[in-house]
Amino acid sequence: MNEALTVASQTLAEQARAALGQRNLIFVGLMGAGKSVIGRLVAQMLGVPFLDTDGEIERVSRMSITELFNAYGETEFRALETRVIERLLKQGPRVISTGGGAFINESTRGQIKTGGVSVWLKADLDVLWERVNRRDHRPLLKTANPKQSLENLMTQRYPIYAEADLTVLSENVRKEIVANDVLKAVAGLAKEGEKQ
Ligand SMILES: Nc1ncnc2c1ncn2[C@@H]1O[C@H](COP(=O)(O)OP(=O)(O)OP(=O)(O)O)[C@@H](O)[C@H]1O
Ligand SMILES: O=C(O)C1=C[C@@H](O)[C@@H](O)[C@H](O)C1
Ligand SMILES: [Mg+2]
Repeated sequence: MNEALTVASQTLAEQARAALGQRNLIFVGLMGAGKSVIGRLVAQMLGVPFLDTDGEIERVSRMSITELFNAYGETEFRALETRVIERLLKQGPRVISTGGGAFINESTRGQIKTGGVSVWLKADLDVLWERVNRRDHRPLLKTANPKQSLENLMTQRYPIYAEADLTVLSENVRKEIVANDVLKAVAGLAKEGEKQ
């Protein structure tokens, strides 16, 4: 990060931290949107603990997401995801990055809505594809035409992600820029509150 951006984002981080209070900040969005990398960066900037639900699921089950899908199927994975997220949300403030399907599950979405401030990292198909295409560990993309599968998920899921409290574009720019945009959106919550 260059120095000017660092100085500017320090003040911004303080504003965002104050706006968040004791609430959690929960990242939602499609695979490759940057929930894990941007979430970790934002947590560092805010000075609050970071947790990634996929990572936490893998830790408690001692299995990879792929192994879980293969052994128990998506339904069992979702049930585990709901339980893990419910537990992680109990103690704020934290930054929590969720798996791509978490907010789509009605019960998990309800927990997230009451458990803190949700932020949708929104990206277009080409950006997502360029990012997820580098690795092949995502079970829902192990199909004959993974780019088409990703596009289908966008069509199904974008109206639901849009229910998040905040939306931040995750474009092909440096991670620090996206993280800074998240801080701006969170800091803006306090200003919204002042207007009412
Ligand atoms: N702004 C960015 N610039 C460059 N690379 C990025 C950016 N955002 C994310 N990436 C890269 O894209 C890939 C996917 O990001 P990440 O794992 O954070 O996505 P995710 O939303 O957590 O996906 P999943 O739902 O599968 O967990 C990573 O390799 C990450 O480094
Ligand atoms: O979009 C999804 O449904 C998923 C995204 C990943 O983060 C993992 O949680 C899993 O691969 C499912
Ligand atoms: Mg992730």
